[in-house]
Amino acid sequence: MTVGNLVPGGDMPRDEVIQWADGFVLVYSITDRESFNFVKLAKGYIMEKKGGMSPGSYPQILVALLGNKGDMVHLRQVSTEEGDILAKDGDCIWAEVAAAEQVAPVADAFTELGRAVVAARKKNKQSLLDRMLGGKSGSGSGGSGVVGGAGVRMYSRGKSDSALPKNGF
Ligand SMILES: Nc1nc2c(ncn2[C@@H]2O[C@H](COP(=O)(O)OP(=O)(O)OP(=O)(O)O)[C@@H](O)[C@H]2O)c(=O)[nH]1
Repeated sequence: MTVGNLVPGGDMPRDEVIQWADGFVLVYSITDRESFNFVKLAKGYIMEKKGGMSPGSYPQILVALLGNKGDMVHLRQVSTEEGDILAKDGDCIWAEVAAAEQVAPVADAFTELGRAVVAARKKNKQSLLDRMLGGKSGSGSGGSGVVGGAGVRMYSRGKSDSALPKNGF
């Protein structure tokens, strides 16, 4: 898996980066609205660019949104709902984490992103096979089969795995 990384407050990624990356991990701080605004812009930018680069296959890029500093709730500037809504709008993996306190939920998000990339690749390969065989390859599973791990939510076509805990840390 190739993961592109963005620094909040920095420039948007170059086209080459968007082209080679299979997925992006976008991290904002729940205590810093500016970082959330940047991530929002970056997500839109990446998805738009990626859509333009792969006509007919939008959204090809997979994004994990992480709201960091989840331990600093007293300084919260970005609500869980806002993160949740942003994630739903684009089938993103989403979790609030506290990297300084617990690494496991961060690792879970990377794992989920990796799984989603593998599932998307499989699906793309299968749909190519289906097209070549005129839809007779016998797959037709439909879903990606990706299930969110503890504290990580994975959205697929607007549906949420809402059975998962609201905050996983
Ligand atoms: N309380 C808390 N502090 C954190 C957490 N994650 C990172 N930090 C702290 O936030 C500060 C910035 O962390 P960096 O790893 O430098 O992250 P960065 O993206 O370069 O952040 P900036 O320097 O603010 O742009 C450091 O003092 C970290 O210890 C967290 O989950 N909780």
